[in-house]
Amino acid sequence: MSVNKTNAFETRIIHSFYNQQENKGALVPPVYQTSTYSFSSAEEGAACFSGEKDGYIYTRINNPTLDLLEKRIADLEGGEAAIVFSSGMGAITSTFWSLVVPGDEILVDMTVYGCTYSFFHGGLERFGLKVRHIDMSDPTNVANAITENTRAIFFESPANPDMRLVDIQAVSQIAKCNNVIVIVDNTYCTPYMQQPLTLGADIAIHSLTKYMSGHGDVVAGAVITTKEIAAKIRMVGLKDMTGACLSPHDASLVMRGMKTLPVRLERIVKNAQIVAQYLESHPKIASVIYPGLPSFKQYELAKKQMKLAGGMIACEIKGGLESGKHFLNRLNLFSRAVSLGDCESLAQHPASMTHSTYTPEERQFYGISDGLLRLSIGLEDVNDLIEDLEQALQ
Ligand SMILES: C/C=C(/N=C/c1c(COP(=O)(O)O)cnc(C)c1O)C(=O)O
Repeated sequence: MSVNKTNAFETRIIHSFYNQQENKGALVPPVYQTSTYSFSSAEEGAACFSGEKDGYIYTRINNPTLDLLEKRIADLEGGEAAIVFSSGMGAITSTFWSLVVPGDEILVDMTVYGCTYSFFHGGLERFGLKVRHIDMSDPTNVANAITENTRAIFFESPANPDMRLVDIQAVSQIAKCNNVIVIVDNTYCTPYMQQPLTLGADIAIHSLTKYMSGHGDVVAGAVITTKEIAAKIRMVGLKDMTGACLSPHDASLVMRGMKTLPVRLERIVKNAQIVAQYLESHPKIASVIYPGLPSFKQYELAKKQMKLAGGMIACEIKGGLESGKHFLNRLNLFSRAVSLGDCESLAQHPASMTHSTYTPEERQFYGISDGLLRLSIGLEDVNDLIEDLEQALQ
C-alpha cells in the first residue's frame, strides 16, 4: 500500500509514510521502544554525531516511531517538517527557547491557555523578553504594535477559553512584511479543520493531548514548520533546553488516535452544534460562545477560516460563579475535568482551573469572567448530553 499527496486527508492520516511489506507485513507500525542506538564502528558514531551521516543517535533527539508521527503530522499540516514532544507545553517552550533572545519582543493575543500565559510572563519575561498582549481580532492592531524589536506573534484561534478568532491570513501578511514570525497554536482545530501554515503562518503548534490523540490517554505535543526552523527547535530547544521528548509508546498511541480524527470531529461537531443551540435557547444561560452559531461575533471569519465549527463551547450561566459551580456539581455524564478533545464530554471552570494562573485582575482584563464555563463536547449520544445539561440547570 503506497499512499501519497494525491490521496485524501482521511487516507493519509492512516497510511502515509509506512510500508507494511518493509516491516515484515505488520499492519500497524512497530514501536521502537529504545532509548539509544549502537554504531557499527567508532567512525560511524562520529559521522552520525557530526551530521555527516543520517542516523539515530539517542531517542531524546530522534527515533523511528517518532519520525513516522512527525512525517504524518507535517504532511497533514502542509509543513516541511515536524518535531513531537512529551506535551503541548514542551512544544511551546522548546520553540521559544530556540528562537528568542533577551531584548526580543513577542506580541500575544489577549487570551491564551493559562500555562502558556505563565510561560510568557513567568518564564520569558524573567529572562529579558518583552511580552505584549494586543487584541488581534483586529489585524490593524497587530500592524500598529510591531516594532523593530518584535520577533514573533503568537495566538490561538479559537482561543482557550473564550473562543476568540484571529484572521491568520491577514495577520501573517502583516507579519511577513515586517520580518516577524507567526506562531499559531492550532490545538482547538487540528489540521482537519484549519491549516495555519497554508494561510501564511510560519509555525503551527499542537497539544496532541487533545483532539489529535483524542482518547484522554496520552500527553504529547508537536511543532510543524520549515526544515530549517524545525532543525533548530530539535537541536536546541528539544535536545538542550527542555528535553521534552515523547516516548515511542506514547507516539504510537497518538498515531492510533489520529486514525479516527476525521470521523470523531465530524460527529463531535454535530453534537456541539446541537448542544450550543440548546444552551442558547435556555433561560438560565446568559450567553453561549460557539463559532457555529450566527450569534458568534466572528461568525463570518469562522466560516471562512475553519472547515467546521469545532467541539468547544464557552458559556456563561446567569448568577455567575456560584451558579456555575452548582451546575458543574450537578453534572453526571459530563466529566468535571480539564483538558479537551476527548471522546468523553468534559466541563470545567476556567477562572478556578485552567486559567487560575491569571490573577483575578488579569482575568477581568483578559475577559475570562468568573461565570465562564468551558465544555468539550464528546462522542456520547447528544440526547444523553442534553438530558445531563437539562437536569444540571434545574
Ligand atoms: C489541561 C490542559 C489544557 N490545555 C492545554 C493546552 C496546551 C498545553 O498542552 P499540554 O497540556 O502540555 O499537552 C497548549 N495549547 C492549548 C491551546 C491548550 O489548551 C486545558 O485547557 O484544559
